Amino acid sequence: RLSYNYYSKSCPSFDKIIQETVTNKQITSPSTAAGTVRLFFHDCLVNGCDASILVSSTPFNSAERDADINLSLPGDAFDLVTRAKTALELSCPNTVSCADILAAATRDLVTMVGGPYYNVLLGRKDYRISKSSYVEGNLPRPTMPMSKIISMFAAKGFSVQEMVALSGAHTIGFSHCKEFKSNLYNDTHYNQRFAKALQNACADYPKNPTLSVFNDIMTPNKFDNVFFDNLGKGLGLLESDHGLYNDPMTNPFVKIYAKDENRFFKDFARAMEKLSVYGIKTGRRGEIRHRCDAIN
Ligand code: HEM
Ligand SMILES: [Ca+2]
Ligand SMILES: [Ca+2]
Repeated sequence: RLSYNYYSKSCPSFDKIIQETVTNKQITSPSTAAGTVRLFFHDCLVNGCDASILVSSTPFNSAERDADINLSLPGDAFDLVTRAKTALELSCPNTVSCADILAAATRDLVTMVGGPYYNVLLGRKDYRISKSSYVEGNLPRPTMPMSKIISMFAAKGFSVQEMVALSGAHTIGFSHCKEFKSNLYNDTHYNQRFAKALQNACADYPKNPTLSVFNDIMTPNKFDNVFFDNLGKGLGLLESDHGLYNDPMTNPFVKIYAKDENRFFKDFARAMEKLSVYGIKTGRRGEIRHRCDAIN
């Protein structure tokens, strides 16, 4: 059974340890927040929020995190979970799941960079399976048509509005050049000066595949609604971001969120609460991992 105070008896310092770990990590590595939000999203959409994304591959198993779409997930996000787990194992051994750590840390990071606070139910167990072959078809790609992205979320019970609100996470963080490079030359949805600037920023990309650009060029480190305002000005980065503005199904929500940050925060918070319990495992369907990167 899930509850908001699941660890109040078994690990009373849970909230404090997560909060402290998050604060220290985010201050020393400011890209942690965006990386962790994406890590959590990629965990949840593939078979639920069950920490399956955290497992490392072995000679006998190619794990989720080695699926091509997950290779760009930053080490800092994994490191954050490891640090929190280490601290929690000292205070309350064998008690806190990696899935709960990731869910709570994500919430704290969103709040820390300016986004809304929301409640996270606790009591998830960690899944005993993680396979790279499960990933395909469960995560959206920027080259997918909006209708495909919509149906992918719908298949998991998320409405168009919830999908648009969740996509507002692109108000922080960055994307590697390869994720948007191909459509810069002939896509008329881009502001022309912006497209030129992106071409310059990515010019060396074939030699340097680590080159990347902020998702929200205006306020890249602040969780706000500026991402939605950018879209109407041709300042979206990914093709799918432009799609949110150009598709008649999603455009009304983009416009609402661009105008009304409170509304965006409310809808994002509610959608994140819903995402946070998607496909979770309780009881004997999962375990409390000793290490977040290995099944017990
Ligand atoms: C709607 C379809 C979506 C598509 C096609 C998409 C695609 C992408 C891509 C290609 C990147 C760049 C990754 C890189 O180059 O390292 C990215 C980054 C990011 N995505 Fe999404 N995404 C979507 C929705 C979401 C949702 C729902 C969330 C969270 C709730 C999210 C959170 C993020 C974050 C925070 C980053 C920045 C990561 C970082 O800075 O390390 N995305 N996304
Ligand atoms: Ca998962
Ligand atoms: Ca922003």
